[in-house]
Amino acid sequence: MIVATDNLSKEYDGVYRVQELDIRIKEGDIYGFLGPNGAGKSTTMKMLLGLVKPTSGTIEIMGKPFNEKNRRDILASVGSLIESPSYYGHLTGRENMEIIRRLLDLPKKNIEEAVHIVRMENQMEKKVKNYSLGMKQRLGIAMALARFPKLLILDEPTNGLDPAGIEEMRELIKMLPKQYGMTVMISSHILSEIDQMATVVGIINQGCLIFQERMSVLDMQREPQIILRTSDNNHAFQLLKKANPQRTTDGLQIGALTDEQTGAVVQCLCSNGISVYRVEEHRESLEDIFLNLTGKELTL
Ligand SMILES: Nc1ncnc2c1ncn2[C@@H]1O[C@H](COP(=O)(O)OP(=O)(O)OP(=O)(O)O)[C@@H](O)[C@H]1O
Repeated sequence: MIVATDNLSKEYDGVYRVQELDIRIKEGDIYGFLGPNGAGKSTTMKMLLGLVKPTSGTIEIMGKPFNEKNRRDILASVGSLIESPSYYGHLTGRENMEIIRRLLDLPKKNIEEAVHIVRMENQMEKKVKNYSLGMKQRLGIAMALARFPKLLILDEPTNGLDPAGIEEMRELIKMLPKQYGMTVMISSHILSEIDQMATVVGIINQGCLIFQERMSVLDMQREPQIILRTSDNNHAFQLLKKANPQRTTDGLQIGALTDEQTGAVVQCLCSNGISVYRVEEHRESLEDIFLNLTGKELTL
């Protein structure tokens, strides 16, 4: 395990804002940490980084207890972006990166590569105060990447980005485990964002981890459904009865079919004089699954 917490809790002013979390993150995972505003995501991440002291519970990072003795050692292999990136606005991107390089005593090539990963090569001579929000976020990630950490902790890195920026960030994060062997923990309050990049999802609500599951397990529970729209849905329904179809507002839904089975269905309908207008595949969203598993609507 890269991260394992047991009963991790934090109390502020007599109220438990984080309660008994048992987080499990394996090497190479992208752990999507989901929860509404105020759920306790930042507090949890800060505890993992030693910025907030837990009230109770334990943290193990890379197999070592995260205590006073191991803290420095562990943090040398951890990169993070918590809340807004800290940079000097009156300096250029390059100058900011140089400060990080000297602070951490890193080779120049680390900085070049980190800047390359976030695709900021052409922005490095600009003053950071003139950066767009997306550029600032990317610079923040480059700073977190500079030492090529084993574990990268990102608190809502897509906050304030436009859809194109979010997509870019997603692609960037997805390649980090593959290309650099990193493990990533990323928080968000947007389910669909996490759905498309995480290998594990943890959902925190009012300080409690109400759900933690691998995407591969969830994917097995969301086999794609085939949706058909035809010139005669009633007749099609009768013909396909064996496949146990369900009616939708303007068509039919059949369970998971192989390519061959889908071909056979279309052929059967055509040979009975029915035109097939649409054959679509529908996969349940993370929201649907969550609803099915817990019977609760997930409102983040
Ligand atoms: N230093 C503090 N003192 C008192 N209460 C705090 C402190 N830090 C956080 N809290 C409270 O703990 C709760 C969890 O906050 P936290 O910032 O961890 O949530 P979050 O899930 O990261 O939300 P957001 O997405 O809004 O940042 C909130 O109710 C917050 O007001």
